[in-house]
Amino acid sequence: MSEPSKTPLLDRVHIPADLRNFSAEQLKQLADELRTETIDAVAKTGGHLGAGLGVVELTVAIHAVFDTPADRLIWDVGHQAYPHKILTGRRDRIRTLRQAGGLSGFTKRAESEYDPFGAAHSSTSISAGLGMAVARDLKGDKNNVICVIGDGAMSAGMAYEAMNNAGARNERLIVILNDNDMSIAPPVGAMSAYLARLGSGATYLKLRDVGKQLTKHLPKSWDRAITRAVEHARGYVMGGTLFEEMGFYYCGPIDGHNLDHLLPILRNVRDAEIGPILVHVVTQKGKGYGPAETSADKYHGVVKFDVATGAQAKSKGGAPQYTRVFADALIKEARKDDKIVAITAAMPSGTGLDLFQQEFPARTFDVGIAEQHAVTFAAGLATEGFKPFCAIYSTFLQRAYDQVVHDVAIQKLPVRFAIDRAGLVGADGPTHAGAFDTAFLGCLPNFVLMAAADEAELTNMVATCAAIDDRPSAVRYPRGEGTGAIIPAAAMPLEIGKGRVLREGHKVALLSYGTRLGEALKAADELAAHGLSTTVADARFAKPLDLDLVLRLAREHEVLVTVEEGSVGGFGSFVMQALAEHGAFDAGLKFRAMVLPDVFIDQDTPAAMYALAGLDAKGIVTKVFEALGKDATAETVKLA
Ligand SMILES: Cc1ncc(C[n+]2csc(CCOP(=O)(O)OP(=O)(O)O)c2C)c(N)n1
Ligand SMILES: CC(=O)[C@@H](O)[C@H](O)COP(=O)(O)O
Ligand SMILES: [Mg+2]
Repeated sequence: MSEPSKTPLLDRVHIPADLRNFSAEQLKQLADELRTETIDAVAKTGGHLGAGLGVVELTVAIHAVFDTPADRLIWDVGHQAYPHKILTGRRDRIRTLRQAGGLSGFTKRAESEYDPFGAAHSSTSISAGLGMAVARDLKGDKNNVICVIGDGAMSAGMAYEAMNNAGARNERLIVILNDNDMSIAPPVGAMSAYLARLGSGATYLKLRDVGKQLTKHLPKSWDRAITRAVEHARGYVMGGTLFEEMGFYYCGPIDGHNLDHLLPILRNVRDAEIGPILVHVVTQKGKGYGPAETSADKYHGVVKFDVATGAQAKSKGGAPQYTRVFADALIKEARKDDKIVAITAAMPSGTGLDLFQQEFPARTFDVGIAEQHAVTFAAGLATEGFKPFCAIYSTFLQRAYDQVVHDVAIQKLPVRFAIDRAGLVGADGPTHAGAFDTAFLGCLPNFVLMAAADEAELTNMVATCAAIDDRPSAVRYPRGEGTGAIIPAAAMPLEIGKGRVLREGHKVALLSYGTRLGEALKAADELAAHGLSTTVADARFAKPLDLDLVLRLAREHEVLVTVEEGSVGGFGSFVMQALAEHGAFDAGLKFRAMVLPDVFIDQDTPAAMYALAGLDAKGIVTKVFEALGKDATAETVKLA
């Protein structure tokens, strides 16, 4: 006799249409079951838990009230969309989350018709939603468009650009602000304080209450009119909400866990012929799971864990994380130089600046999810003689490219960029890959670009950035653990534009940039076993290039191969450009630049992704054989 299901109602829901005839009481039970399922699934896969737990009731209410997928539902960032995925035909695959061949950890168009827009980088939902709403109007369609955006994501400028445009158009668009009072980091900036004031304003609440009492017994049409009048009255009393000033009808704040509130209000909003409307819901990140509710980060991002205790799987405790090595190195530099300051865009723990902040609270700045502002804010600091370290993941730095060019590079300001998550990141997949920073920074005049091959190199490169005070500089390093290299007690700035040779040979030269060096050394061993004497060098700098080293390697070897954790247009391209300009190809040099393939690689472990990209030792050996015209087959390339 099999155990009775823990989720009898959820078992009946394969797509949202299956829940639309549920009563309010059944929807409440469904929400509880959905929360249980979400916790159980993420305990097995790891991933983003807190955000999804905070929107369980909201997810149920939205799919109950709106006719998804005809009504377009866009989740900002998308890390909170696991409950949404479970309700929209993907419960059977939810335990493949963020694994090779499995579900994405974010919304993804290719994955489901219920994901009308892919996400992962924050604050895009209102822009995309406005686009869909305008398209609907142009087509003469009638569907709703709903954007769910968090308070953190609401701190990015792009959200305001979109609201400004939507408000000016009086577009029929629904924005649900999911205000859980913090993102990964405690709330930053005036917005969070403003939202709190709105939520607790006694005048506001009294007005709302008056409004509610008044409208309780009126026909629905009056309800809307009265609601509007109350909003206006409140607006005058409170000087109008920011959202109303931007042309939105504001509704809230309401309890985002109370289906008795959510359902009628969302129905009203659905049926309103007006827009744009912003519904402000207040939720609790990690809601309904004790270990998440009591944890400082609300279990924002977790590894596999034990449901009963919340205890997360311990890492096997190898070499230190690169992020930690960076933080320790920067702290040591800052102890010597009080002009060093550090900036993060809402990722203090991800970048390690939470550690820096513990020692230097007045010299640490978390600007919210605002990378563009972070870069130009750092530029401003640099104009006044400070030494700003802007710690931004490679992928998120993409958002601030014009600020890097226009405000930093052209003005040759000594902003230092600590580019974490460089290269492939694993479970977060293509949206978070740090594939392009070498390409998009290396083409900028005045920049110094470095890539750390290990944690010792990273330590010295942080010191090098600290010492470069006449132009911008950047050091890139990957997500995850180092190699176990001995970290120097006293960091030494490197000679700018100089690489290093780790092994001398005379037939093949492997020139690595970044942490592919380990694979290059393994490849050299394999090549030597085939009688191919191989030099291995670490470029250290993509800009300025070590021209002497590059030209020597080209002159003294039959084959020169570069390898990097980045796209075409980066280090290998810079080397190719230099070789071409110096006629190094004229004598028949066999040159290959090994880069990431011209595709977005779906999630897997980083090692598996690099193997797929051909950027492991086996791929390097194969590339050398191909350059030599030898047939590199499985038996000739013995590497695992
Ligand atoms: C452009 C960008 N910068 C940084 C991040 C990293 N990030 C992911 S979720 C998150 C916090 C989002 O906060 P909020 O919108 O309030 O969502 P919550 O996690 O609270 O549900 C951040 C900073 C990102 N996804 N995109
Ligand atoms: C959702 C989001 O963008 C962040 O939470 C990101 O997933 C963090 O990445 P790391 O796990 O590499 O810090
Ligand atoms: Mg939040």
